[in-house]
Amino acid sequence: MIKISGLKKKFDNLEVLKNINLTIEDGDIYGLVGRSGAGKSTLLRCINGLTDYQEGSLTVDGKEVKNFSSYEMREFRRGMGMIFQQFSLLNRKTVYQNVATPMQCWNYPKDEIDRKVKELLELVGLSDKMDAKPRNLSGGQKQRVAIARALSMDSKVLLCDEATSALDPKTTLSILELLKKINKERGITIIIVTHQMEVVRNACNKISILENGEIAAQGETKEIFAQRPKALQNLLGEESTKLPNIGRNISIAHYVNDISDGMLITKMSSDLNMTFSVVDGQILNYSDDKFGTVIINVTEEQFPAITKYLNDRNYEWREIVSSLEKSEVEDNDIN
Ligand SMILES: Nc1ncnc2c1ncn2[C@@H]1O[C@H](COP(=O)(O)OP(=O)(O)OP(=O)(O)O)[C@@H](O)[C@H]1O
Repeated sequence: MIKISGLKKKFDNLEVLKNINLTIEDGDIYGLVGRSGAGKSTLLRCINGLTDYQEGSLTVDGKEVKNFSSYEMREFRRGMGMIFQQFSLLNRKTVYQNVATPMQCWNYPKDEIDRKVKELLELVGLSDKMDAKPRNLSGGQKQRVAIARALSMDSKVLLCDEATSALDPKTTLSILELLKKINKERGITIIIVTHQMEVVRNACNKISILENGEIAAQGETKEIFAQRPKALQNLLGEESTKLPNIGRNISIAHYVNDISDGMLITKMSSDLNMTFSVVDGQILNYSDDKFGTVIINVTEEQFPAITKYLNDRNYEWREIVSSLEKSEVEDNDIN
């Protein structure tokens, strides 16, 4: 388990991480998301001991990382694999040699190296590319080699820094499938730093959204997408101006496996004997589920009965205020 409390990190006078609190359980696929410069990579580098922090605590399995001796730090880093956007492969070496290199550095016996390289290349689906050089591989294949190499030290944690940012959407999905398989079959905890929201939805069970070095939202991925806090809207670039600015707009989230948008709306309309308009709806895929959000526009009079109906049935809902109304409210406040 990785537990971070009250962590602060400065570069000279620039505070880039401010009071970070988060817990990553063993077996999580944890997403650290945010815009460029939010502090994601710096937080990742604190987690693997590559950079220090001035205040707060960061423990891995109960041990404070900044108190490690140099020997402990070496052993600790050995247990953390890392992959990057630019793959960082050795171009003059073959795929086999790239995966073997960390084990050679740690003086593993030759037969063990051979067994592990072959096993890992099988895991990432590249047994037939053993003798190829990186320049002859696609981006997705290069990242597969990097993953095999990162796991060669029997890592318990795999850190991924924008690992799919240079890949096309289809290849990104195949890499995410591989990461999910590794997580499930080998019980490896995975931490994914990304600005790609589809990566988070597809792979991560939990996320923290960083804004200017602070955690602006945090929790189970599905809950965050259901509740759509401001930090998520900022990342998605959601516009609420398209919504009607008469009546009230309610966003309802639900599992598509339980009930479809149409069923939910028809049933609510007939149970309450009310009609209202559907102004938006979308279905998003999560790792194992389909999750829908539908936005309805209701009158002021309908609002209490509808929200009671949703509360009684434990539906996740929230009111969306259009930005036009918001600016009017702000103007009124000033006047
Ligand atoms: N070595 C450094 N020295 C000084 N400032 C740094 C250093 N590394 C990062 N920063 C600053 O810290 C802030 C956070 O950077 P960081 O790379 O962690 O953000 P990020 O969210 O990972 O962004 P990106 O997605 O663009 O990599 C930025 O303002 C950056 O300029």
